Amino acid sequence: ISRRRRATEAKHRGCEDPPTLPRKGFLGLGRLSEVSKANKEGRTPQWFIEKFEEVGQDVHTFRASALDYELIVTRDPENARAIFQTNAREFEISPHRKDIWSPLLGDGIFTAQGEAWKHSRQLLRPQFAREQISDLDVEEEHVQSLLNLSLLRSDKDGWTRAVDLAPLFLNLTMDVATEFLYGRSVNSQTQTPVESIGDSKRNDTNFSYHLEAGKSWLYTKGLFGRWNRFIHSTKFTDHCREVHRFVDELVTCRLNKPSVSKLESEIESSKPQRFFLLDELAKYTQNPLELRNETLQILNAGRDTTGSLLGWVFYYLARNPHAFSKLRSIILEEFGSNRTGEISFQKLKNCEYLNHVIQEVLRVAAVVPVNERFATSDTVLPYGGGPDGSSPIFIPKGMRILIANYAMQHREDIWGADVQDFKPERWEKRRGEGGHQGWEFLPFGAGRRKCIGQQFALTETSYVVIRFLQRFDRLESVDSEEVFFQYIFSNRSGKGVRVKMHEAAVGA
Ligand code: HEM
Repeated sequence: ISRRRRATEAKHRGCEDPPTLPRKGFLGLGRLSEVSKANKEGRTPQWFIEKFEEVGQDVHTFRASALDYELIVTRDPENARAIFQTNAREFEISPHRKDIWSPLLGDGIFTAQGEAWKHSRQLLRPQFAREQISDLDVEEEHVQSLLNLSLLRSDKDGWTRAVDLAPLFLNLTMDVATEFLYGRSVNSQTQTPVESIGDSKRNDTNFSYHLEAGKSWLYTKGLFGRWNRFIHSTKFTDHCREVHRFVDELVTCRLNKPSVSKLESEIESSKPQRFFLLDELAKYTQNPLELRNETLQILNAGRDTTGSLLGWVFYYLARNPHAFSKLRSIILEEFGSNRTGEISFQKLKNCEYLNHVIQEVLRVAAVVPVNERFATSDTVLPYGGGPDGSSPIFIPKGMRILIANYAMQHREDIWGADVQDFKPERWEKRRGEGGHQGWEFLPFGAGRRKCIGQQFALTETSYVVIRFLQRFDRLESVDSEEVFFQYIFSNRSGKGVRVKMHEAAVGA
């Protein structure tokens, strides 16, 4: 009965069916093994583009199915607008998110829906206000720890040895994030022995290792939708336990802190206390589980994404010497060559070419290549139906939708014939046409659940780039391998970012 009612409603609303990606293999499992294979080969984001092409020329929305579930995949900016803005009330994050993530991260802002989400968002959003994130002292401290690593010291000829920047940036963002969240950095940069950087398995009491290994399990579970509970292992339980143990210690430590007022403690220490999120949250809730979950969810949302973005920035700069030189001369002009000189938050925010470089990296590499939503009631998306995709499509309650960001950011009809090229200058022309505010570019999501850490991530990335380019005047890639997307919810360079850097003469 409901199928018939929906068909009538769809007709009434002028909807037509979208094209379908043919099922493959027993129960449609062929498509799941296809995407797993693509993931192992480092091309999950491109796999989505291939599927649009497989379904048909100029197809931007299609229906796919596996096991007993169906979903819609779209790279149409107008559909994204409907999901995040016009019809936003009819879409939510899918319940799978909570189902899958909660054993590791509990329930918090990233996984909650409805009132529970509102509560988390209201609690956390003010903590990302400008005053908090414009304090760049924490950033400076940790960037200097990075730049002081022996791996980054240059030889007599001024060149560093070949170094993989990717794990170094992930360590950096872990240190900054733990300091911002817990007031105490894990100091992975100074505590990880040089020979085991990037090989966290060699140090398996390591918090980052357990978090990362736990997330790999979540990725596999995610592929199986609501059947994910059948994917289980004691290793996964161990990873969850270790991650929780680490955070619980910090939470207990904060909750047991004698309750002195901020003013008293400021007077006592005669210097202003540094902001940290756990400390602020503990003023609103004393529930240890809530404190664990919310901080862990922020750590998860912010650390890998920003670390991966930094890696990609250097990956593309190393392959585009013109962009590197142009950026370096602008940085020296704006911020000087003093490697410890002050970098003001406002100046950093206004440095246009630096922003364009970062935007372009987010476009070509898409740190979050796919986003998702779920229809909370019967609704429509404006495009994708009928032979030319120009009719609306009917979305029944419960249907899951994947918004294929990477594929949307690589549409030649939107971005032009040079869509595959790394070209920061394209953002100059896009100004005034909606530019990065357009629906074809949503690196930080959109609508009411838009990323709350966007400015935090952009500030951190810009800061690190400025300090590196003040010190190094040349950057060369030492590998010529094809791009390899290592995708576990966010997307990093799976072959690392192997470069050599040349140290500029002091003052140059
Ligand atoms: C390059 C860096 C980053 C990228 C590309 C990124 C991307 C995103 C995207 C696409 C979403 C939306 C997910 C959705 O629509 O369901 C999101 C949400 C979120 N991000 Fe980020 N993010 C980054 C950094 C950060 C940082 C640094 C933090 C915090 C320190 C953070 C915290 C969050 C949180 C808490 C949410 C959930 C918001 C909500 O559901 O209300 N992110 N991020």
